[in-house]
Amino acid sequence: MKKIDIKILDCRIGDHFPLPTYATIGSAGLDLRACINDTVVLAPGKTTLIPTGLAIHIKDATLAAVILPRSGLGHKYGIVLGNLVGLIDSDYHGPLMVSVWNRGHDFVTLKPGDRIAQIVFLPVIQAEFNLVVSFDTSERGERGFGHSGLQ
Ligand SMILES: O=c1ccn([C@H]2C[C@H](O)[C@@H](COP(=O)(O)OP(=O)(O)OP(=O)(O)O)O2)c(=O)[nH]1
Ligand SMILES: [Mg+2]
Repeated sequence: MKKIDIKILDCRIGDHFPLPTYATIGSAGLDLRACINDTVVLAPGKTTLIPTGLAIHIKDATLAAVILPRSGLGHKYGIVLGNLVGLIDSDYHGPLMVSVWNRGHDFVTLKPGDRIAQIVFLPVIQAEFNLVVSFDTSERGERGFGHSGLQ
């Protein structure tokens, strides 16, 4: 298991709210909690930035983290992310924030400590561009955007 430096920015973490942990042996994501003082009521269509009370510093440029919606919240309540996916750079060590978007049709209440999103650590390859005037031939070539049909 890879060690990632984490800082607690809100003293309720580790006390009232547990540090993020994998729910099962096979979990890919760690749930992030809304580290808010009061309930937040999010009107349909609105987006708000919610602190997690945590900061991480990945440090290793071959890794990044992504913040993803929780399936249940997204599917049942329309609670997804204002940025669709949050990307956490390996050299970022500021507060971990979650942009919460109510894309549903009903008001949604977020309570302090609610698990609002999940974070996943992923390998990253940094690419260096090799400037060319023509590409090698390939099976697909320039065909894309549904060229192969539906069935
Ligand atoms: O959901 C998110 C997305 C990003 N970040 C932090 C970590 C990330 O490393 C930094 C910058 O994110 P990004 O590069 O996606 O945003 P930007 O709009 O390009 O900002 P910048 O100009 O600071 O790179 O913001 C979060 O805390 N939560
Ligand atoms: Mg950026």
